[in-house]
Amino acid sequence: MAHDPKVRQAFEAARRLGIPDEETKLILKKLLKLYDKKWEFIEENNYQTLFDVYFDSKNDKITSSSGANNVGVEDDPERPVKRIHSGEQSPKSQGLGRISHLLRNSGTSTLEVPCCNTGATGTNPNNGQSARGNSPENFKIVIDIAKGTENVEVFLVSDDRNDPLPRFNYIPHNIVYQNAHVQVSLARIADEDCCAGCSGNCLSLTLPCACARETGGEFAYNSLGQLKDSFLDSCIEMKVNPRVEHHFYCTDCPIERFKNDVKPEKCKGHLLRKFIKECGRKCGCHMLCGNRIVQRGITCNLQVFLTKEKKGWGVRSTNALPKGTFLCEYVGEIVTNMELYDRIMKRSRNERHTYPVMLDADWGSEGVLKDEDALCLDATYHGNVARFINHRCHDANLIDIPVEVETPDRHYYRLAFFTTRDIKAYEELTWDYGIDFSDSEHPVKAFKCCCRSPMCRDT
Ligand SMILES: C[S@@+](CC[C@H](N)C(=O)[O-])C[C@H]1O[C@@H](n2cnc3c(N)ncnc32)[C@H](O)[C@@H]1O
Repeated sequence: MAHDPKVRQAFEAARRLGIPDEETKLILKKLLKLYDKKWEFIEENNYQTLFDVYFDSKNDKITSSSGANNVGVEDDPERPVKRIHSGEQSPKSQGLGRISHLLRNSGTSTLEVPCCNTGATGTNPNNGQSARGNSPENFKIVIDIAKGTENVEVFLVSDDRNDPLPRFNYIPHNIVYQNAHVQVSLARIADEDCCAGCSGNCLSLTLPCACARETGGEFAYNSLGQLKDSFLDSCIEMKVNPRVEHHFYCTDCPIERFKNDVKPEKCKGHLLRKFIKECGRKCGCHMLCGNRIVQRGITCNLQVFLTKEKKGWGVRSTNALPKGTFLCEYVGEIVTNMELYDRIMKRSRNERHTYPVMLDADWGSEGVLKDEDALCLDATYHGNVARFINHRCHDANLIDIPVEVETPDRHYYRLAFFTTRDIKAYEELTWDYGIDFSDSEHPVKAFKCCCRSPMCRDT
């Protein structure tokens, strides 16, 4: 692990964009030489120069057949392209200064590189550090469950127990099942709700851009791509200790309608959520703008492993993660509540399901919500790594936060997981599903909770 915090932070920022450590190392060496070890030039604009060099060299590699002067970047035009927005766009330098030519053939200096686990077998290196719930163990890397669809591999690791992985289809982005009403169109994104006049990195502006207005007038992210403490802490507070004013009540609640269409009961209330609004395709900023984190996808090295408690498979990161780090989205089929209800009725009692997520963070502003607008994400048959994240009551180390990316109608949004505190490598990642274990009428039957939290609600 790199001891110099500047080096470590540069690696972490680059990893969040899917830039491999070995390439960051090469570029950093050359930039440090070029800038006479003046880190301020490298750190400026959230490491923009480092990223420019990387992506310029990628572009050069794609467009030029010679490649003789390349800064050591391997042939892999896929990654930066895949990183972007459902895979449709490739990053382009937008007047941010191409300096990669200055770096070619400049010398090297020594740097320590953070370790990362890429081998086919491994041992938990957290030896003696006691990541809660996980003693050191030997494990074998079996497969990339993401099948190459993510920026990084998501490894399934096995130990000597032979539990089969549930059958499901890995998808990196949400997909409409059938009746869900999700309309992503440019015409629905008002000009005043995007920052067409921006360029480069919106985070370096003195005043927040139009997109930040929706996130309470400031950016949710800091220059390292992590959630700002103030934003994160208020999200945690609203989820963990919700007050009366943190709830809203629909006039005609879709959930109650599903339970009893003829005589629905009064809405039991939904938790108010803070949204993050990220810049989108109508904005003028660069794809590497600091207000585009979730849309760039997973950058942490995640593993799916068999838990020691009776929780089945779980998720962990092979690297330590600072508080506020984006981990992954909850991805699944976008289904209407009606469709979900039908599925639940048809499921066999013994079928282990993932916990469906209700996209109800903005139902209060809609008046009467139409059935096709009351949506859930179901990751049981089609989903991403998040379908393996287990539940923990109250003090989970992840929080789910709604994110608007080109979806101003907030009955559909993306749901992103961020770390609620610093996390050690190989510690199990958990989130609070928000289950009321005493609600025997809930259509999704709760499991016997084995979270071992001192504040476990299933007592
Ligand atoms: C979203 S899935 C998580 C992945 C699951 N462990 C697996 O092996 O596929 C949710 C299911 O995991 C199990 N689970 C999650 N958290 C649990 C907990 N705290 N205690 C017991 N079982 C849990 C339950 O079976 C639950 O229905």
